[in-house]
Amino acid sequence: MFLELKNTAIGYQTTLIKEVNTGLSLGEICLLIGNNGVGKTTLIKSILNQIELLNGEVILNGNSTKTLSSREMAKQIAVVFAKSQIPANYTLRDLISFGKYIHYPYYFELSETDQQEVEEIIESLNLTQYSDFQLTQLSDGNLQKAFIGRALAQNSPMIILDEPTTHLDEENKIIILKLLRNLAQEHHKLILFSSHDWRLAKEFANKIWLINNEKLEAGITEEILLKHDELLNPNLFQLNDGFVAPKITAPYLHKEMLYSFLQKNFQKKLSHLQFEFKLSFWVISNGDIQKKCYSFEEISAFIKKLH
Ligand SMILES: Nc1ncnc2c1ncn2[C@@H]1O[C@H](COP(=O)(O)OP(=O)(O)OP(=O)(O)O)[C@@H](O)[C@H]1O
Repeated sequence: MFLELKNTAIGYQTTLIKEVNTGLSLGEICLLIGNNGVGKTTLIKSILNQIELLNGEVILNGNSTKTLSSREMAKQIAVVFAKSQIPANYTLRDLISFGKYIHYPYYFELSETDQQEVEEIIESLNLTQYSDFQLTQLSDGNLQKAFIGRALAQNSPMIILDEPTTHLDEENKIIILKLLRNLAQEHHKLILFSSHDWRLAKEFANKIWLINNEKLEAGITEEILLKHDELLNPNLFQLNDGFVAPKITAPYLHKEMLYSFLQKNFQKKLSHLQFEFKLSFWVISNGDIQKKCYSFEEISAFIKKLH
């Protein structure tokens, strides 16, 4: 395994994540997920040796991170933080070139091959027209992509990204995700990224690290999602406190739409009802009574009649 956590506990004065024993291999994409404040960023900083571990160790490519200098660390892991400081008076091309400098003993003009690689990265990120822009002139999304570009230029076996898609619109999200997937699949890079969006996991990550109750649960994406209904359950977005959901059996989108319709329109417990989607209609069961409904309007009328 390229990255191993052995009895690793992390936190500050108090523990955020209790002892973890897990690891990741080259070629894998892992989503780090968990509610605000559970310690995702702290875990990333702990892996990078920027925060002292409370217990255990982090092994990177066979070496304890405690023994690695920051330059040695940078050769193994490239990082993109959600909030990065913007170096003043540099262009986008400069920023991406910085990724290459960890491979030079001191400031030196980039070799032609490296310069060419920087241009290729700029192009792959659709940033060519902004190459000579000052960083301060870039939109949040393009700045985010520029930092990702710097990480790519670093050419390290592992890339860690803290909420990489935050500022990106759908088109750019896909550009970045495809690029990262290609890096994992074709170039065997290990990618660890944090996000609040489990949909990304389903489409994109083969592993999940879920932080919950001070524990880190690691596993294959689909297995973790199956075990943790709360990650998929639209209950997370519920505003209506009086509402208790019925049992809904339907493909995801239909389930989500029915749920959203019911919780907006009925401030009551519907747990005694069962809804099943049958391609062109819904079957609602209330004990022994069953009712076919062909529209949400019919569903609404039926529930109103029941109560
Ligand atoms: N330097 C610090 N000293 C002490 N506590 C800290 C420090 N930095 C962060 N914390 C606390 O540690 C907890 C975890 O913070 P962290 O930023 O790692 O969470 P997160 O899961 O990344 O959250 P989010 O999803 O909101 O980005 C928070 O309660 C935070 O206030």
